[in-house]
Amino acid sequence: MLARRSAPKVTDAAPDDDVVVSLLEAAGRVADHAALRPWRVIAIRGDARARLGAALAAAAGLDGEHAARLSRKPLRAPLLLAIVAVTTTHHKVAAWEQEAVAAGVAHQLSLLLDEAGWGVMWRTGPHTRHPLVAEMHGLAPGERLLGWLYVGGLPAGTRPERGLDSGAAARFSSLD
Ligand SMILES: Cc1cc2nc3c(=O)[nH]c(=O)nc-3n(C[C@H](O)[C@H](O)[C@H](O)COP(=O)(O)O)c2cc1C
Repeated sequence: MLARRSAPKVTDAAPDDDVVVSLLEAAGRVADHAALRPWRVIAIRGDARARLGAALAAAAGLDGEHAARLSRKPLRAPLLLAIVAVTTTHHKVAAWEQEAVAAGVAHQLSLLLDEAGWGVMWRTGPHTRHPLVAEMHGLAPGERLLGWLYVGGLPAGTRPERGLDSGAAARFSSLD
């Protein structure tokens, strides 16, 4: 965990769906109030990345070169894993608790992919929750995107040690 780094640039290599599902099986073991399993993951590869790019550009209301630039963003990695919080109304478990579970799964998955040697970077953007973007993913009511893990191969020689520490001591206090 101390060595984890995000990888802004990745190669065209990518884990297949079986690998992703096996890592997700472990990532999905997060603490989960009432065991709602309030998450799902959608793999976006190939032309689906271009459809996501078009949805982002339409959501932004852009056209011309600006639209083209935004719509190329999902092409930065061969595999995007869309993280979906699947929230339901529950008498004990508020929606924010359910989103916390989905975010936990995404963080664990990102760590596992990193440990397995893949390059990963969690990305969002101002249009992540736009209806056109939801429609492109086929989301149902109550399903909300938490962004995408951009996944690919690590370019040779890019395994730097983590630069900044997380400042844990300054973020820790105790009450007696
Ligand atoms: C929910 C979430 C959304 C993020 N969205 C973006 C993003 O859209 N663009 C970006 O450059 N970094 C984004 N980041 C941050 C990167 O994933 C990464 O953590 C950051 O660049 C720091 O690098 P490090 O993880 O190696 O410390 C996001 C992180 C999280 C948890």
